[in-house]
Amino acid sequence: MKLSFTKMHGAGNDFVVIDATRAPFRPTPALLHKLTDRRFGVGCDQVLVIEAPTAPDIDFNYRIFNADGSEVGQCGNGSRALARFVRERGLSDKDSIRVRTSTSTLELRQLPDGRVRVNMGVPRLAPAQVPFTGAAAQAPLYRLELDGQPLEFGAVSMGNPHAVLEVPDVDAAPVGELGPRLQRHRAFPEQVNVGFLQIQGRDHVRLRVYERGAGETLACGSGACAAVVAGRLWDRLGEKVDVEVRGGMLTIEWAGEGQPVYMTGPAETVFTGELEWPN
Ligand SMILES: N[C@@H](CCC[C@H](N)C(=O)O)C(=O)O
Repeated sequence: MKLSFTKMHGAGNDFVVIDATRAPFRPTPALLHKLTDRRFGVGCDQVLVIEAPTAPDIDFNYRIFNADGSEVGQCGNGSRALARFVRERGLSDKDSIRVRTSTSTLELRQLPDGRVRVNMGVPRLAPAQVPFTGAAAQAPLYRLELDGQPLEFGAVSMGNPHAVLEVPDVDAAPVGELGPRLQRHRAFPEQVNVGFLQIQGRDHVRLRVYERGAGETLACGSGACAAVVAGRLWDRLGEKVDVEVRGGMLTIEWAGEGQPVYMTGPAETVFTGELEWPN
């Protein structure tokens, strides 16, 4: 059997997108591995699956699988890719669509310049919602010890968990060393995406993210939203912030607590292909 797929990216965070609106997609661990593996398969950070809607108020269901096969509830860059995919495939001719993941409802709007603006929903800030169980939590800057080293960070859920650490220089940040250790700290029962944030001004930051289930990616959309939310709660950022990531630029807007976060950025198709499966 041949499985059709589309390779896409959003600011360098790359995806294999599967259209399951007409035929079901059965994501076995072996198939997901074949789609994500960069040497023996297609290769991507996340597999995105678009399905027919299961509720009248949405246009599509949106499922997300990390490179390690874990299914998660949010992928911001992926949602922009999805908006583009839906348009290119003629699955919808609306300028704005609503999609539902296992944790969030997102509104995706095509802009005339080709970028996509996403209403990412209201960030969840209570430690239990992240979830983060650090007992001595003191919002909006939390503390814990990692192997005797004190760490301070923000903790935000954008429909998936994020910890945000401020660093003086993202290029020198210990992303590959500290990222996986904090990610698996017992205070994060669902593990956590770890963002390293360099604040350059109230409207410009640089960011690297060590993602759950994928390692460091060239961009993390939900991570960019979480970083701006944390920076604003620390009173260090304005309402509209350009977030420079290794694969490009995202613009994040947040008016403050109780308000949704908006993310604007690029999405591109790289190629389409067919995979013989099982092979
Ligand atoms: N790349 C994503 C986030 C993908 C999911 C994440 N790794 C998780 O496990 O929560 C984005 O652009 O938001």
